[in-house]
Amino acid sequence: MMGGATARVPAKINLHLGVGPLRDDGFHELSTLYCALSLYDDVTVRAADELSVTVHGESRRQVPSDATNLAARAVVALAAHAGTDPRVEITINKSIPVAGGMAGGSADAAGALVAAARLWRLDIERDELLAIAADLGSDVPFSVVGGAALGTGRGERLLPVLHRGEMHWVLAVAGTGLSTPDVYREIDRLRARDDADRPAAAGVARPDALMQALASGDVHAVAPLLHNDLQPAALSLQPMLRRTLRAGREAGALAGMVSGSGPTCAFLCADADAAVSVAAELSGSGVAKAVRTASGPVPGARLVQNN
Ligand SMILES: C[C@](O)(CO)[C@H](O)COP(=O)(O)OP(=O)(O)OC[C@H]1O[C@@H](n2ccc(N)nc2=O)[C@H](O)[C@@H]1O
Ligand SMILES: Nc1ncnc2c1ncn2[C@@H]1O[C@H](COP(=O)(O)OP(=O)(O)OP(=O)(O)O)[C@@H](O)[C@H]1O
Repeated sequence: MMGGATARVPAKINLHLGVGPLRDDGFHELSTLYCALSLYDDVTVRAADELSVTVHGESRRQVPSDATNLAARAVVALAAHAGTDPRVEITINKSIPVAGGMAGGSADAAGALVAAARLWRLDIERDELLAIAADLGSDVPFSVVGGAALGTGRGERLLPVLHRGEMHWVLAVAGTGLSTPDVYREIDRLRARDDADRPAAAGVARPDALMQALASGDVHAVAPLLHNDLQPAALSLQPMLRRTLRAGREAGALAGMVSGSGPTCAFLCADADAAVSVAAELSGSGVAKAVRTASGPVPGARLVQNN
């Protein structure tokens, strides 16, 4: 087998997702606090005679294996930037839920960038890589960087955020995914309908209290400050998620919310033992297709094998 490079890339949740007004370019202005979680996709690239994508994992059938796969698009974009031959065989071992609001496609794009840069021995600045990442999708730069970060603009402009300790999460994965553009369209519809809604500009305020709570490492201070402006839109499109959120809280989570554009629900727990018990109870309650535990913040895309 020819030499290759593998990058391991985490899923993300948004501890805070403030959605501002719709911009002229079709994106919403955001103020978001990203957190990378210990649920990973592995992306391997190897030199080959043609560009190909193979996906492994339970959800493989929901992921395109042609040139529209975000990992393939990432490799093509990086090769164009570097003046390199883009023909590689891409293998994705997928654990991040597809269309789950956890940046699964973005993780694969980030992994492909990092692995291909290594395979081709590119001497590329971090900022150049992040600019290519931002062109691929708003969440892709964070998938490269990981940890905890404040995202502004359409989510692609990042500042690292101080954090202490480890948070323990339970993730309830839904049977049917949600399309990110549909969820943004739904929040616009709900806001246009609801005169009482707060001004959209409030969505881009910086989540200072949450950032302080993260820096203190006090999970009980973090829990009441979790917030997602897209949650009402996700609940409107998938009303059953209300039951999932209720079940997680009743099972003993400190707080629960829809992750990003959903429909995965994320529950913050007091510690690792509490997470195991919340996960066990949620699994038995039948509200989710699958239940996972994960911790974070964890690092972003990183090479795990290079031969
Ligand atoms: C919901 C989040 O996951 C939260 O981090 C992201 O905002 C979505 O990021 P993403 O999946 O990387 O999204 P992109 O691929 O950049 O955009 C997909 C679509 O989502 C909508 N979109 C995305 C980001 C943003 N700030 N405003 C938007 O309105 C737009 O309709 C866009 O066409
Ligand atoms: N490598 C990939 N992995 C998963 N989905 C991909 C990939 N490439 C393209 N897609 C397409 O993108 C769609 C969105 O999938 P993805 O898992 O990225 O959603 P998501 O996690 O909700 O995104 P986000 O949280 O960034 O909004 C899928 O329905 C799929 O058709």
